[in-house]
Amino acid sequence: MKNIVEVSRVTKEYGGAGAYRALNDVSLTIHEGEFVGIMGSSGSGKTTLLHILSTIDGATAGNIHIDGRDITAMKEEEAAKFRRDKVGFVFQAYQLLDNMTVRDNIALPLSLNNVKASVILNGIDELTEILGIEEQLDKYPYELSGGQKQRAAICRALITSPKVVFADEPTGALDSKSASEVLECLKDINSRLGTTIIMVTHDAMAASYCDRILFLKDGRIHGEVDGDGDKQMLFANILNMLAVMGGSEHGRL
Ligand SMILES: Nc1ncnc2c1ncn2[C@@H]1O[C@H](COP(=O)(O)OP(=O)(O)OP(=O)(O)O)[C@@H](O)[C@H]1O
Repeated sequence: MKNIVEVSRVTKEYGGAGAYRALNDVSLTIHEGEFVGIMGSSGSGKTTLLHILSTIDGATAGNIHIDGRDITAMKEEEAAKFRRDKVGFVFQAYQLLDNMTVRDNIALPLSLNNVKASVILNGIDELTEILGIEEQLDKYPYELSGGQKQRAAICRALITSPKVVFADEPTGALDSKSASEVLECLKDINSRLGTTIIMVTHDAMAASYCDRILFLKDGRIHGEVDGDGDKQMLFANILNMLAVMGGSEHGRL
C-alpha cells in the first residue's frame, strides 16, 4: 500500500529555537486511504502536528512527504498551491461564509480556480448526495443545523478531490446524534472515495470510526492502537490507552 504521509523526525519549536518544543522528534507513516485519528491531552501538540502536515505552519526540523512531495522544502507560493489542490480542511467551527448559500460555499474553492460551472455542479451533486444535504443547497448557513453545517463544510473540503482531508475536532461542537451522522459521513467518504482522512479528536467514540489512532503526549508519539477492522475492539483499545495515559472514564482526554 502506498504511503501518502511520511513524517521523519519532526520537531516544532515556538518562539525561536529552543524556546518551547511543541513537537519532539515525531515520526509516522500514513497509508493512502487510511482514516487516522490523533488523540492526546490538551497541549500535547495535536493541532500543531495537523498544521505542519497541512503546510499551514512550518516544522523547525525534520522532513515531511505528502503524496511524494517534500512539503518542508516548499516556498510559500508553492505551499499555497499545494494546500489548494491536494488537501482539504474541516474545522470544529465549520467556517462557512454566512452571506453565501450552501451551494456557493461548497463551490468556492473551485470557483476561485476558475473551474467550469458544469464541472462544479456535477461535483456538488455527487458529494451532497453522499452527505445527505442535497435539499439544503439553496439555504444559507444560519438556516442549517450544526450537523448539516458540518456536512456542508465536508463537501467544501472535498470538492477539489484532495489527497488528504485534515479534520480538527470536526464533531467538537455537535450533539452526539449529529456527531455520529457526521462521523458516518466521513467513514463513507473514506471508503467510497478512498480519501485519506486525518482527524484530531478528544473523544473515544469519534476516534472509534477511524482505522488507527496515534496518541501524542508532550509533543511525542506515545503509542498507537487499531482494532483490526473491528470498531468495538478499537473503542476498547482506545479506552485502555486513555486509561494508561490518564484520560477520564468517559473516554475523553
Ligand atoms: N503559536 C504558538 N506560539 C507559542 N506556543 C504555542 C503556539 N501554538 C501552540 N503553542 C503551544 O504548543 C503546545 C501544543 O499546542 P497544540 O495547540 O498543538 O496542542 P493541542 O494538543 O492541539 O491542544 P488542544 O487539545 O487544547 O487543542 C501548547 O503548549 C501550546 O501552548
